[in-house]
Amino acid sequence: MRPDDGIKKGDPLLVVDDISLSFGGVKAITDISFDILKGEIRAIIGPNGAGKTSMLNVINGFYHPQKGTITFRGQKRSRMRPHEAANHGIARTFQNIALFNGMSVLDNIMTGRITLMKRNMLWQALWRGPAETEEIENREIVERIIDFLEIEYIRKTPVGRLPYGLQKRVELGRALAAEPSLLLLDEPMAGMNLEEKEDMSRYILDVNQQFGTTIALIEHDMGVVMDLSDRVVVLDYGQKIGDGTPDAVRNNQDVIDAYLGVSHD
Ligand SMILES: Nc1ncnc2c1ncn2[C@@H]1O[C@H](COP(=O)(O)OP(=O)(O)OP(=O)(O)O)[C@@H](O)[C@H]1O
Repeated sequence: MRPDDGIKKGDPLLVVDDISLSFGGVKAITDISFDILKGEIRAIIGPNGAGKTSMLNVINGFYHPQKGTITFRGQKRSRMRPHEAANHGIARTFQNIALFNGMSVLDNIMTGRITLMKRNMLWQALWRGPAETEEIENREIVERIIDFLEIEYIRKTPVGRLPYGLQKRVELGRALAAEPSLLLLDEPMAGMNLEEKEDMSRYILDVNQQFGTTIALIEHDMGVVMDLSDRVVVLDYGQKIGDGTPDAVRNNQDVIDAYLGVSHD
């Protein structure tokens, strides 16, 4: 289990402060600030190319912003490496599924435990006892996740043989195996049919409510966003144009204009 960070429910878990990110001449993110409170579901929305995935990549250390800071669990940084973000309790899923197709569901979810494993390969080779105990503990946690996601019947199936909706669920399972303090979901419902979307929404809500996991998600389906999220931040052309409850954002004229494609000049 992760050590308690002493942050109370409703206090900021992550603070993004004045972040800017460019790729050559392309400004992906400009002067963006927002926070994510412990225990909430926070959506990041915006039209295509608005900078949403870039923002997630900054939060988990894939991209290093030219300006600004990120404070996570009270520690302020201008940049972080992906393995540091993972070690500090940030897990994520990807827009395009990134699982090991030839490996079983169980083994894929086990890979989510890697950052939490105390005994490394050398230790395992030298001294099997403690490593075996750890393996059993990891296995128990993974089995609980498999139960929670109701995927017992496919636990031995290679992931590549599963339909898309189930692969997305396995990817969620792998992220949960890291026992994250902050779970980042990049378009968790993309490409799903209505029933799969309803299932995934229920799992996301259950993760949040049963495990108390703080969640930030990018999602294009507005119905899903408005139903699931406590607060929404809206990006457009790399800038923040809205931030608030689903109702506040829905009635924000800048947001309405951005989605209708109203010109900025
Ligand atoms: N690695 C990269 N190299 C160059 N430009 C990039 C890179 N990643 C993103 N961009 C550019 O940054 C801008 C923001 O892209 P980003 O993918 O973050 O948007 P998005 O809101 O996630 O879009 P979508 O909803 O289509 O996934 C775009 O103009 C994009 O072309």
